[in-house]
Amino acid sequence: MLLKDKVVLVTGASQGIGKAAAIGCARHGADVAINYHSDEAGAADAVAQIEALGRRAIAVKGDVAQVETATSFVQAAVEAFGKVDVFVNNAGICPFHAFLDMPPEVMERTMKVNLFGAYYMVQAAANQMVKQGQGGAIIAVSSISALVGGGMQTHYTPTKAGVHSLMQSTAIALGKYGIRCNSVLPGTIETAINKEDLADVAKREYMAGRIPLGRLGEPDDLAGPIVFLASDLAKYVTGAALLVDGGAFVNLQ
Ligand SMILES: NC(=O)C1=CN([C@@H]2O[C@H](COP(=O)(O)OP(=O)(O)OC[C@H]3O[C@@H](n4cnc5c(N)ncnc54)[C@H](OP(=O)(O)O)[C@@H]3O)[C@@H](O)[C@H]2O)C=CC1
Ligand SMILES: C[C@H](O)[C@@H]1OC(=O)[C@H](O)[C@@H]1O
Repeated sequence: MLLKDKVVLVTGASQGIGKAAAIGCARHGADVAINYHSDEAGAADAVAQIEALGRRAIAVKGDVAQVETATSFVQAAVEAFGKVDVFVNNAGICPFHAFLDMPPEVMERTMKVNLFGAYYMVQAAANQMVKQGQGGAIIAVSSISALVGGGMQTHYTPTKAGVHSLMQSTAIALGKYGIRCNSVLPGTIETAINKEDLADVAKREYMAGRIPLGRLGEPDDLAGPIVFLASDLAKYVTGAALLVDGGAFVNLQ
């Protein structure tokens, strides 16, 4: 039990990586507040799975692109559980699109959800942790795409580099409060975000073929690294970025 009686908040936890992270934290003894945007059934299922593990859970609907969602999510968690120990910034979108004719609204929505949303959420969680005076852990779900490009992701990869950079800067800003800030950098994990993209058999085989461990990732592959960074096992780790990509990044030849 690495997170016994900790309170963990996870954004975008109605499905995919966020849901796996929320359940993974509950498995290690945490009570969990999840944020979601539209998937009511997925959010209810996450809550049910956490409660089945004997832990408490709430689901709070909200669009992270709206500034006020951040403070209302943190407030709802504090009302339910009394504190915030760990914050996982996960919510994100990746609407694949070519560069030369990128619609401004797609570009701006991606920035607002992935980067602005992360900024305000992390700020709200950090303010609560500072008020409590007991430190805390913040983990951002960045991406291998913070380090390498994607021709159909020119609006997305800068947000992931931005989130990675945000954790480096907040590690400095919040270190004096005992708040650690780190990011995980997933490779290609099979979720709804890339279902359409990976439906192309040639693309899927190409992506899987780049991975030394021989398979695409599953959401649960992120749960362990997130629990680790959230826990006291990582008590001297801050400003770090952990690739969770089956070795894809280092595979040049
Ligand atoms: N899958 C992959 O290969 C990789 C994913 N990532 C990152 O992981 C994170 C999770 O992605 P993944 O699990 O794959 O994707 P999914 O599409 O499976 O899940 C995305 C989650 O984010 C939520 N979400 C989307 N928009 C908003 C919003 N505006 N406000 C609040 N919640 C929102 C969704 O809520 P709802 O369903 O309720 O609308 C859902 O819970 C993203 O930040 C992504 O960039 C990073 C590297 C690789
Ligand atoms: C959605 C993509 O499949 C996924 O997102 C990322 O951040 C990874 O780099 C993959 O491209």
